[in-house]
Amino acid sequence: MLFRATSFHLGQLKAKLAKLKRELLTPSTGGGGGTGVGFDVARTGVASVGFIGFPSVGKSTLMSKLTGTHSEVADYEFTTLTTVPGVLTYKGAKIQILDLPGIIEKAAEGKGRGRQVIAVARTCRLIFIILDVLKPLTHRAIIESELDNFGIRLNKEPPDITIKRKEKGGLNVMKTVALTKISDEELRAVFSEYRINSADVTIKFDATIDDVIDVIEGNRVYIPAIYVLNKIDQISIEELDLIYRIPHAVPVSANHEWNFDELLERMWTYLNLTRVYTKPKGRLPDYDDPVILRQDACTVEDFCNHIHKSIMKQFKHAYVWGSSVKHNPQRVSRNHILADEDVVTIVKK
Ligand SMILES: Nc1nc2c(ncn2[C@@H]2O[C@H](COP(=O)(O)OP(=O)(O)OP(=O)(O)O)[C@@H](O)[C@H]2O)c(=O)[nH]1
Ligand SMILES: [K+]
Ligand SMILES: [Mg+2]
Repeated sequence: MLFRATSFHLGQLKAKLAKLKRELLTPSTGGGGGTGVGFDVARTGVASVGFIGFPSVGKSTLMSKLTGTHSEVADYEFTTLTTVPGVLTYKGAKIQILDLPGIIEKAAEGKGRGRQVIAVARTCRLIFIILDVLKPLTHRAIIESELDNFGIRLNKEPPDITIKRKEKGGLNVMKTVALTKISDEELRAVFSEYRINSADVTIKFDATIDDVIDVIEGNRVYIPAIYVLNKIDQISIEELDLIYRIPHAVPVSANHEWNFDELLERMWTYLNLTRVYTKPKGRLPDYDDPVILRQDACTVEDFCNHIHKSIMKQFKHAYVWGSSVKHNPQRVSRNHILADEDVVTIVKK
């Protein structure tokens, strides 16, 4: 007899699959995956960019050209066997670049050094997925699925779903929009598979069941990614036209240093950093040496702590010029959120 999966069964299976994949995130002893030696690299700069790609797509070539740091380049696969760090300075910000060994299919399960490589990627602010334009574009899907298996979600916001578990009261699902991609049975199946019998669930967007599972599982990371399409010196102008339409993609030639300007500008946009200039009282702002803050920590207090830990003890208020304020200058308190290229004067007690 033909068996057709109901949405209850589908939900249940998806939850079971997610639980199975979780085991990948907990490194087991034994099995493949190498020793991890050399993967603990000192972090410098305000943010790290990790290079992920199949072997010989040109990761080390690109990293060497961008940073001036030597990383072995050769025409055989797995030339790079460990993390090779370099630093580049862009708009006054020191960005760490991590050249990594190539990964292959089933990397997340420990093939090659895949597990260590992806573990490094999980800690990066931005991922460059390097692709060879001469190779099939299916490589992109393989890499994405390997990262996905490791709980990395690319170019995606964390799902706007909250789940408050309770002792009793059953499952209460609040939807602020119509859910077109999830059925009630599927939701029930997932929560029952996770043995969550009572909870207040709020879903604030047209989520998929995978989004719900991600929130229940909880250990996901949401990282922006740029697809760096390398070796464009080997293709035709017509082909170049086509690949330019791929979202989040930047075509380059690492060998010839083509289109690095666009790549760096895109990197800057995706890193979403905030430059803040210091203006000592009665003097001109120091435009050469901005304080670089991350978007998730760019209050006046973050700015002060960045200059010196002791400043906040004497902090009275600050004056700000720039797009974060209505009047120039405007007096603000420690909680004020700064914007890119603001100028700040700190007034002490
Ligand atoms: N035609 C062309 N070849 C390139 C380009 N960039 C890199 N290559 C060549 O591609 C080969 C592999 O380059 P690598 O930089 O070693 O590649 P990788 O991704 O670091 O390789 P693994 O470390 O082995 O994973 C070398 O022969 C490079 O010269 C490019 O822009 N154009
Ligand atoms: K290589
Ligand atoms: Mg390499």
